[in-house]
Amino acid sequence: MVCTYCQESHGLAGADAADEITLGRYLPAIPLVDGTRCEVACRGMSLPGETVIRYERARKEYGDGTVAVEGLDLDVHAHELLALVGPSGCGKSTTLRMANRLVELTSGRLLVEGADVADADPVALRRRMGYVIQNVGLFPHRTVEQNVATVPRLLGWSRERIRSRVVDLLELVGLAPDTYARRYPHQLSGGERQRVGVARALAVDPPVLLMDEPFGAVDPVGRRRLQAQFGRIRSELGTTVMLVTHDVDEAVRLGDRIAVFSRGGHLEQLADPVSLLARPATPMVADFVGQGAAVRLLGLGRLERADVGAPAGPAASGASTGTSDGSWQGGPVRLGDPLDEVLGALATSPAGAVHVQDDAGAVVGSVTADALLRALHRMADSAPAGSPAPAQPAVGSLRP
Ligand SMILES: Nc1ncnc2c1ncn2[C@@H]1O[C@H](COP(=O)(O)OP(=O)(O)OP(=O)(O)O)[C@@H](O)[C@H]1O
Repeated sequence: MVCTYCQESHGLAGADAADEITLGRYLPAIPLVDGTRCEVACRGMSLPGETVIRYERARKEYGDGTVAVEGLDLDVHAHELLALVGPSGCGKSTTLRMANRLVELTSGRLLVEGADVADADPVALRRRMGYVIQNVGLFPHRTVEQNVATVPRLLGWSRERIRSRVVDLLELVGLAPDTYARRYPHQLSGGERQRVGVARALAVDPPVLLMDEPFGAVDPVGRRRLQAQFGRIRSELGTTVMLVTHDVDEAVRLGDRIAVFSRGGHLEQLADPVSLLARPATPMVADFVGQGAAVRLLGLGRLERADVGAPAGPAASGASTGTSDGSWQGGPVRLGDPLDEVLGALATSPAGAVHVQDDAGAVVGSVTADALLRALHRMADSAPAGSPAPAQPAVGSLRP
């Protein structure tokens, strides 16, 4: 079978090809009228950069007259993770839930893969979109295995196929199947329940995943681990994700783009994380991401050779940390290390500088706090053109 979009042949033929399609790797609810897009390069029906979900003047007024979202225009691109952030009550969840018709638009349009959701069967629509919420909503009287198998069973998959899919998914989210498959939700920690929620949402490999505070109930350390794991899973699967979160750090860590909302579902800024942190478009955004924006930016940057100064102090011997006088005990760090780790090493160096090594372990120079400032400004200056001018430059106050 040759993919009609990328023209690659992926060796699928006859029954295998049909099986791949029914596996849900192609959007099962969309007839393959214009041929089939391959899973490898053209997952689902959308190529990277194409619009998967489009809000056009979307408006939601609830029955009591509350206007949660007013005239929202927003595109979600294939394969991206778009994080929605903003103060409580600004319309993030309403926006998310419009996409799978848990909330119906009052006016405007919402298109998924170019088709108006108002014309879609809500049940079929929801099977194509995984949905993960804070308290997961697992079925309490069903085991982990049965919970994860919910949609595959509805789709009539065979028992063996369901079993093997469940095992794959539990391994994917880091829950050993032998230990967890037969447990009930009340026998799991909060973090384990959230993992099951993610596994269940991924069960039929949906091209779109809607997540509303998915890691909200997990402690900060577990949350960080889950975020890292989820980031890895997502890049493996290429799923398009809309993620609602209160946590700007989570948005910055996971998001390809971040949408900052203010009250009434008003879109204040839509930008990649570096642009958002370095060039907040409005005072509201600056205020929202402001505290700690520079430190968050550091977490997104890597130490480059241009940041490194001449070796100073006892460098020649500096393949290891520290010397007898203790003056170089921070570090060493390596080229390519995240800048927040470099900051951590600097913080523990009484000399105010740490040695930098290349991949082979040779000392190539040293860095100081000034180098970090230069790196911050390099990142801010390289934020893609087109970001609105800064209302209040996040790193401006750090200029030497
Ligand atoms: N069913 C409802 N009936 C009436 N008003 C509602 C309903 N659901 C939400 N709202 C209101 O709509 C507005 C937006 O709510 P929404 O839940 O979308 O915001 P949010 O940004 O997700 O909030 P949070 O961050 O607190 O979860 C709020 O003023 C909320 O009170």
